[in-house]
Amino acid sequence: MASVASLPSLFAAEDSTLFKQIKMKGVKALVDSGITQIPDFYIKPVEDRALEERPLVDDQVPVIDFSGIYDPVSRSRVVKAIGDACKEWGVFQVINHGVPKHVLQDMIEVGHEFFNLPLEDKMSYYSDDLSQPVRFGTSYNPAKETILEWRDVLRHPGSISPEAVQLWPEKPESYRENTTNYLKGAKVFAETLFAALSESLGVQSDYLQNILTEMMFGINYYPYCPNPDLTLGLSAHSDASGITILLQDQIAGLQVLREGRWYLVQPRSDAFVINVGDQLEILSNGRFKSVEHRVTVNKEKTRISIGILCVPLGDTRIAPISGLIDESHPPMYREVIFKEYLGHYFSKQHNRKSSIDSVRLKF
Ligand SMILES: O=C(O)CCC(=O)C(=O)O
Ligand SMILES: [Fe+2]
Repeated sequence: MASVASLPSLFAAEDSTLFKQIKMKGVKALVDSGITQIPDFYIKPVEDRALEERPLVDDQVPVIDFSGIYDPVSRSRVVKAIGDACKEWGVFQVINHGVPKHVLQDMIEVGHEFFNLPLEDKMSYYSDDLSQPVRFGTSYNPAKETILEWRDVLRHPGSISPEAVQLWPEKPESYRENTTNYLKGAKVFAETLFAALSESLGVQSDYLQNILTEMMFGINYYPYCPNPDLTLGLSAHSDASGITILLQDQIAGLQVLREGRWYLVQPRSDAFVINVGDQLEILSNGRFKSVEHRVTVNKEKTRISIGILCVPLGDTRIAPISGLIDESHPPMYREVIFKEYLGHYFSKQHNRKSSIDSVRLKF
């Protein structure tokens, strides 16, 4: 097993609370301290590692060209492709989404700059309380984990109102400007996507837009790792959101589960990755499936991804849409208030689809 005996000063040997230290300072600080082996508390059980079943290298996750969405003739074809992908995969990539490439690149760049700030700057946003709206943290839910995830994270609300923006990090200098530009573009795209998803479900086109009114923004930072096969950036989970809009950089790492097999989501600098989250699985009465996914890490390269969780307000009641229930399609999930769902989701470590399983009706 790996040992931490030779860690230099940031995590001094006499510090018997290394685990506690890393749970605050994060995995980048650990890597920057010069480790050559990962500590034991990053080593995943063999059955959870990505080593055993290498994902297919071929890109088989659907890639959907969004440009046809504005053309009345091709719109129905794009809507159908989106609906099919949500049913069969719970994930797809979107190209020609309308957000300029330089806006995406600037977002990734400023994400790197944020995590490269001195630790003190990042620590001013530190919290281990997942419900804190603005938060620098590490792993997924360190207060509940015995084995950590190889990731640091910055989270904050995705609203670009002046009151919200002033809660965001002030450093690096271009953080607020780049993130505002990114979120502005992503919001226009999200509204068009929600309309397409609503149409695909056969409900009025503003149906999902009226439910998924909030955006939670996050930057995931996965430093290079001396023993990538022993750990994971994120363990298998589905997202608690309605929809997640993800931008990944050029480093492969995101894998999705479909019919018992893991597939790589091939990095494409021009694409958004769209995940169906648990709330959309419930609303669609199981017609759309939230996708189980995980992230692997890399020996040489640091990976970054930008996530927007499109979510309801906390008090929103989420239940299968009544138009999707009939004699042959009985409700598959009980009604749940979104903040209670999140309470369950945040009360544990990542555990596959256990939160949605807790609201599934048994027959
Ligand atoms: O980094 C990725 O590609 C995925 C991130 C993710 O799954 C999450 O933030 O929930
Ligand atoms: Fe996720």
